[in-house]
Amino acid sequence: MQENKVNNPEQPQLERSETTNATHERYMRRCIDLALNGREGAKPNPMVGSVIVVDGRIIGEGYHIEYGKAHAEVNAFASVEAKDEHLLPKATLYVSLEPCSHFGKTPPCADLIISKGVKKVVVGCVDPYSEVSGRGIERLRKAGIEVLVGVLEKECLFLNRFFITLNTLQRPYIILKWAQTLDGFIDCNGEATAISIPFTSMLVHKLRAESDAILVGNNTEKKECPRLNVRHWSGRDPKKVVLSSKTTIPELLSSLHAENIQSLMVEGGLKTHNSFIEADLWDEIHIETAPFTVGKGTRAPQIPANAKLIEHEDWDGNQTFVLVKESGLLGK
Ligand SMILES: NC(=O)C1=CN([C@@H]2O[C@H](COP(=O)(O)OP(=O)(O)OC[C@H]3O[C@@H](n4cnc5c(N)ncnc54)[C@H](OP(=O)(O)O)[C@@H]3O)[C@@H](O)[C@H]2O)C=CC1
Ligand SMILES: Nc1c(N[C@@H]2O[C@H](COP(=O)(O)O)[C@@H](O)[C@H]2O)[nH]c(=O)[nH]c1=O
Ligand SMILES: [Zn+2]
Repeated sequence: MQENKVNNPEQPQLERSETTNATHERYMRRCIDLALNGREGAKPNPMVGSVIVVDGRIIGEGYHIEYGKAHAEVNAFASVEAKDEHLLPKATLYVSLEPCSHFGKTPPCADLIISKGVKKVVVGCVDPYSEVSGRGIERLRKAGIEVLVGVLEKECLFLNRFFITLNTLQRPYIILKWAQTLDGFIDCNGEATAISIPFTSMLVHKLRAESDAILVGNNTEKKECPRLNVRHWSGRDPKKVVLSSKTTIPELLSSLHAENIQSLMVEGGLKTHNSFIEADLWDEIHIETAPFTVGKGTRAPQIPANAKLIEHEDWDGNQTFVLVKESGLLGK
């Protein structure tokens, strides 16, 4: 007969009071999922999610819904039912981004957390925003709250890569995007050609909706007069920018930074992509490949050596690839 391991006194007992890493990650993942609901509304603020946990039960959760309105932690506390309020001194609050410590559009979340008297706070990543940048964590610790930092840190940084890039590199997050034929051309003998299928066009428009600005080179502008708007998805149209020899890329990026533009989608053509690649001014590359050949045309750009593939999908024969910079802020 099999030994009953559960009641075997020789077996080490699982320490119930110590929360494991996997448990922390489970709640942090929930914070990230919640945060993503703020994709449209939170801008230009970062997306943030928060959950409040007592003895393995979520008693409150929230996210930053709208710019200028309540932060994730405020909404999480507001969702706690009156009957559970007395549990807060035993609670762990999870939050995907360091709680704020400054008076912005709303009062500091660090102060709210202290006044609510939770036992522990688990933070996904430090907020690089200069007004916060470690001060929120410091304030919680000074108040005697145990703070654990860096659970699913990479994922939490990736979630707010646009906001973080603007605040650390003083330029928008740059996504290069092109569509190419199977034999590696971005047009057909110099003429614009449809490479995407309806489904992948929809994905392109989704990416446009998520970008604050969109850029093409002067040749593409003159040849195609592209609309570069959001027609096959819902959301805001990005600001259209044309790159020409009237300006340089660094000048353009600093003027976009001054306008608080957090993300720039570059749609080509070849000379434009190559300029960004040669200057190492890119963070992410999206490539679509169609299953047909054209024989001649404008060559697709060379993928830079420091690009790392993170996503590959097949959509009825058209393939999409997402790459990030290996040595970049987030590609490590
Ligand atoms: N399949 C796809 O995804 C796409 C395909 N295309 C295709 O690509 C072709 C055009 O590509 P290509 O001929 O390479 O031209 P581009 O569209 O890249 O435009 C090149 C022009 O952009 C300006 N420019 C580029 N780099 C810089 C820089 N570093 N500083 C300042 N200005 C700069 C210059 O403008 P100036 O004239 O002022 O010197 C340059 O002549 C078209 O046939 C188009 O249909 C275009 C986009 C996407
Ligand atoms: N032909 C092609 C692309 N071409 C890009 O889209 C621009 C046109 O945008 P719009 O005027 O809004 O339709 C064009 O200037 C070029 O940058 N993109 C793709 O994803 N797939 C395609 O097959
Ligand atoms: Zn806050």
